[in-house]
Amino acid sequence: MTSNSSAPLHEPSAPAAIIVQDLHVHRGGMPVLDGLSLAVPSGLIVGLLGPSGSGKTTLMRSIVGVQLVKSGTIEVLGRPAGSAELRRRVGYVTQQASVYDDLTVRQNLVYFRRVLGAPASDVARVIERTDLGSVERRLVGTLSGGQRSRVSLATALLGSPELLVLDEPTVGLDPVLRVELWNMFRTLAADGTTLLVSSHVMDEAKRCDRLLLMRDGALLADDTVHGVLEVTGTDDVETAFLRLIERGEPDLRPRDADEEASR
Ligand SMILES: Nc1ncnc2c1ncn2[C@@H]1O[C@H](COP(=O)(O)OP(=O)(O)OP(=O)(O)O)[C@@H](O)[C@H]1O
Repeated sequence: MTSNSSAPLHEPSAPAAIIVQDLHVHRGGMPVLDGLSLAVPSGLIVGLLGPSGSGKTTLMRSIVGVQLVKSGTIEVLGRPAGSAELRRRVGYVTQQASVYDDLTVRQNLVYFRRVLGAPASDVARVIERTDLGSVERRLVGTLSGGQRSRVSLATALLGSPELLVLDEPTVGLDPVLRVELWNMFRTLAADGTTLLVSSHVMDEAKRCDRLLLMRDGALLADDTVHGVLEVTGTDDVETAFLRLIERGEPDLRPRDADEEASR
């Protein structure tokens, strides 16, 4: 496993919504993240990409404060990860839809709104935003996979979180639904929400503002899509990822703001 605790990070212009420093996490007695450092700039869609088992979920769990960490620091929206006050400021969607099958869409949202203490008007707002109006009175257990994913996303939007952490939100969705979901992410980012979105589908990378490419619990790249393609001399992220693996060294050269702006 490569440790990149001392690797310098690029200097994106936006302030950081998430700052991870020298993070060590063990799971099942084995190191999963071994000295990981990164920053997620505010108001952008940042893609967390990497093969299965590379540590994406573990990193996301650490960021939302539900993962026991061995050492290191994680600051989220200026507070330590897991702080009580972040509960409404951070939305988290896990890989398995965490909604109740035996309740309707609306009943789920009413329940989670109460738990969160979000305004009553939020239920209608998130139903509209996730385009669930036509199925709001259906039991979640009777919905399609894509509709269920949107219900999970709707629960995460309650309370208007500033940061959304979405673990493989498009897995199992058909291409049309995927595009719809990515369009929704773009709208949220345009409204100022920061989105950290994991995927192992490399073609989704192009929809992100920045990419974190992970392998074996370490970062291979932390860059814009254009930057990743440029440093690897390729025109698709999958090949870029393979080239970075071949090189064996993370590409985390610091770039100054002018260089970043000219790319
Ligand atoms: N509950 C657990 N107990 C022990 N080891 C675990 C546990 N969950 C994950 N791991 C291990 O931690 C490592 C990272 O897993 P993680 O789920 O973070 O990867 P991932 O990149 O999110 O994978 P995927 O894309 O398949 O979801 C893997 O080696 C995995 O086997």
